[in-house]
Amino acid sequence: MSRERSGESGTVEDDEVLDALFATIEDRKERLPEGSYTASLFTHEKGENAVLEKIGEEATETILAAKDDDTEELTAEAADLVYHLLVLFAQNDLDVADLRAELRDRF
Ligand SMILES: N=c1c2ncn([C@@H]3O[C@H](COP(=O)(O)OP(=O)(O)OP(=O)(O)O)[C@@H](O)[C@H]3O)c2ncn1[C@@H]1O[C@H](COP(=O)(O)O)[C@@H](O)[C@H]1O
Repeated sequence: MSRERSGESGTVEDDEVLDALFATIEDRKERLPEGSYTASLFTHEKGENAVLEKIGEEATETILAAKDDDTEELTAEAADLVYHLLVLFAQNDLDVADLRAELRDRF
């Protein structure tokens, strides 16, 4: 069942949120607006290493939350991890559709 929620970027169904988030990431990549955290990952002096480091951090924080049996924190850290993975996809000219296709092929 899909639920509709309002976030900072508008209202979106739960099952559409990955695509909406990825479209936002692509928009930040193209426009590089000032004040955008996503844009800062595309222009970082460390290059791709900036997002790779964040993925490492968020993966560690996800593991620690699981070890603590803290399901709320686990959900939040997993969301941070997925967001940074999607930024990495955009940096490598991949699309969220590529991830869907890979998962579907294994199903
Ligand atoms: N989903 C996310 C998202 N998840 C995590 N983050 C950012 O990722 C960072 C995570 O870092 P940490 O948890 O280490 O927190 P921190 O202490 O701020 O870390 P540092 O950045 O200081 O190292 C934070 O700055 C979060 O704000 C995100 N930033 C943006 N998005 C989405 O991207 C959209 C566009 O955001 P902007 O690019 O900022 O316009 C937003 O509307 C959201 O939908």
